[in-house]
Amino acid sequence: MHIIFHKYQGTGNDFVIIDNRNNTIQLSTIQVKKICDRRFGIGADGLMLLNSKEGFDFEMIYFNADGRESSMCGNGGRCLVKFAYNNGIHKRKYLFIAVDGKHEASVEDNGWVYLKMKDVHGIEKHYADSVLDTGSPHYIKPVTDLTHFDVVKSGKDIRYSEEYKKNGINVNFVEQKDKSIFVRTYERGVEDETLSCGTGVTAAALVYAHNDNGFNRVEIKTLGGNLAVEFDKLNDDTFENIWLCGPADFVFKGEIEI
Ligand SMILES: N[C@@H](CCC[C@H](N)C(=O)O)C(=O)O
Repeated sequence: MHIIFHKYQGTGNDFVIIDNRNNTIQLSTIQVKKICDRRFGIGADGLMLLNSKEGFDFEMIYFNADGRESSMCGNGGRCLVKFAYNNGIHKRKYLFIAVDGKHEASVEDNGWVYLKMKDVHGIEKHYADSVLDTGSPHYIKPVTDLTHFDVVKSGKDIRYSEEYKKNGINVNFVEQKDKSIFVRTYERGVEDETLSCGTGVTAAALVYAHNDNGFNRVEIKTLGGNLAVEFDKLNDDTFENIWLCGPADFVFKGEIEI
């Protein structure tokens, strides 16, 4: 079967997108894994189908590079909105449905995509570390000298620890720099470090939310570029109106035989 695909990236987190508005394409785990393979396929951290859905602009179906359908992908959601904007669903504001529920989104004049994330009720503390769900599960660990930190080794140690090895977890290492944070992420389902993770930087921003003076925006640096997270902090572990903001860009399109 020949499939037309588009490749997008959001701060270096890269995705294959397939327009499935007629809801006819179904992919197996093996097919998705091969498409995402950087030697035998197109190469990507994940793959998304854009499906039609009554009452919404579209439905987002997300697969990790290991071929398995997974939980929410923040950068993927932003890329899918930009794909919709560029490919016939041209709007300023969107409402779409994903595995974790409804999402609002908008495309700004500077090309950035703002994506509303699900509310967060609860941050679990593990000494200095934190665990929370922003659509996907995230472990947040503060470190120093993140530039030279072994993200893959330490990320694997946590992701494959007794507590998390069955369901997996994404592991984010965070260094605070004044009012901004630098985040590097080991991603479940890619089983490697990615250049950026949207639900991961959202989780890190909420943990670092120092909004005692009404401050409600955290600037984030990743290896793939800059993002921002805006939110309303109701108390130490309850956040609403969470928006993940950043660039999302078309890279190339083509055809693949699967
Ligand atoms: N890159 C994503 C997260 C994708 C899902 C994750 N790998 C998981 O399985 O939990 C993002 O930008 O949020």
